[in-house]
Amino acid sequence: MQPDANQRIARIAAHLHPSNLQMEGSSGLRRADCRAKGGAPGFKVAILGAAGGIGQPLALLMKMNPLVSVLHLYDVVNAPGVTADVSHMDTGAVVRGFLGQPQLENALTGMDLVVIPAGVPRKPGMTRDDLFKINAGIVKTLAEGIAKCCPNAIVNLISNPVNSTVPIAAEVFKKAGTFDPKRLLGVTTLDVVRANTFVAEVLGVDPREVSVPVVGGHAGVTILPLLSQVNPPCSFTPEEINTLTDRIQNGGTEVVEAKAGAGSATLSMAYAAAKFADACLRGLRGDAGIVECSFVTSQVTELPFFATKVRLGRGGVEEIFPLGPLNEYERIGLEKAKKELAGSIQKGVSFIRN
Ligand SMILES: NC(=O)C1=CN([C@@H]2O[C@H](COP(=O)(O)OP(=O)(O)OC[C@H]3O[C@@H](n4cnc5c(N)ncnc54)[C@H](O)[C@@H]3O)[C@@H](O)[C@H]2O)C=CC1
Ligand SMILES: O=C([O-])CC(=O)C(=O)O
Repeated sequence: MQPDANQRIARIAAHLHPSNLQMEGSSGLRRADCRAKGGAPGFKVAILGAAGGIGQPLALLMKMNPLVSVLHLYDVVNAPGVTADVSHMDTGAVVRGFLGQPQLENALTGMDLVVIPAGVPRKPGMTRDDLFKINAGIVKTLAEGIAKCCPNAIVNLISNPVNSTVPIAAEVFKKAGTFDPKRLLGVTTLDVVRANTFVAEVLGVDPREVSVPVVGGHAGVTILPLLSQVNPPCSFTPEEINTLTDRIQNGGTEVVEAKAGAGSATLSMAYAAAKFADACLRGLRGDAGIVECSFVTSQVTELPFFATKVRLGRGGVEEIFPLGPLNEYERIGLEKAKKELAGSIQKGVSFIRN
């Protein structure tokens, strides 16, 4: 049934509020729910840190994703502006903004997928671990909110240092009694995206035709590209292997230095995060054969967390693939990666336990 003229005018007037923020009990919330009901079926997705360098383009890309019916944009600053802006896109998802800690619970309630790019980025000269001091606390707070308000949501964790923030979130969920290892995924897609790009450059082919598994973690030597397992199969000279491995491991630093103090990768990261979130949503929908690399709870090595290829499905991580055959160069790289990863994981665990 068509809404009558008064209802239509009220709807348009409500939209004139610049923030389009959804306060509890406001007509805005009822309006958005009403549209959500009338709109296409899909998943409810929240972005925490949505006003940031990654968050904004990620919000844009998720608003374009036809699998998303409701998009919640949460940040401690500027959420109203980003929400008003993105909400004008003529795509299906209903967009709601949430500003500051008092609105975190509303932002999270009912979500199927929560993507977290909240936290400070690197400046030249810093390691990802230098971000631990600030980002560990941010991730802890957000994970506590998820445990309380949407314990069954899939979580895509982007905030650095991923090698420690994923263990932090896991410990928070364990403490709350909600931990499901299949639903907590550290986002390492940017390493794969870079590896595909750099390998394609060397091979002189379209990067969309290349698939490079990248395992381990998401910092320096813990980023381990398996160049012996590139698809389609190909071979490299020892010099190419050294150069490619080094560039993939230091891709983040390459961007941090080029931005010269203005932050780290945001656009390529938003692309990678949107790609990974889409894979998670397709898995949730029940699509078959969705395989991505991700830093997850794992028994592939003796470490409690490790990035490998995983198969995504209705429950999140449905299957974790083994490393496959490694050459001597990769075996040495694996030992270095594990050594550093062990410390970073322990640091995250201790942050919550001690
Ligand atoms: N996993 C990966 O491959 C990558 C991870 N990153 C990491 O992503 C994070 C974000 O990077 P950018 O977007 O460039 O930083 P940014 O500083 O541009 O944005 C971060 C956003 O988080 C928000 N924020 C801070 N505290 C918050 C809280 N308690 N709750 C909600 N939001 C909060 C800020 O207000 C800001 O809008 C950094 O830690 C960075 O190192 C960056 C690139 C790649
Ligand atoms: O390098 C950084 O700090 C941001 C990041 O994780 C990446 O670009 O891979």
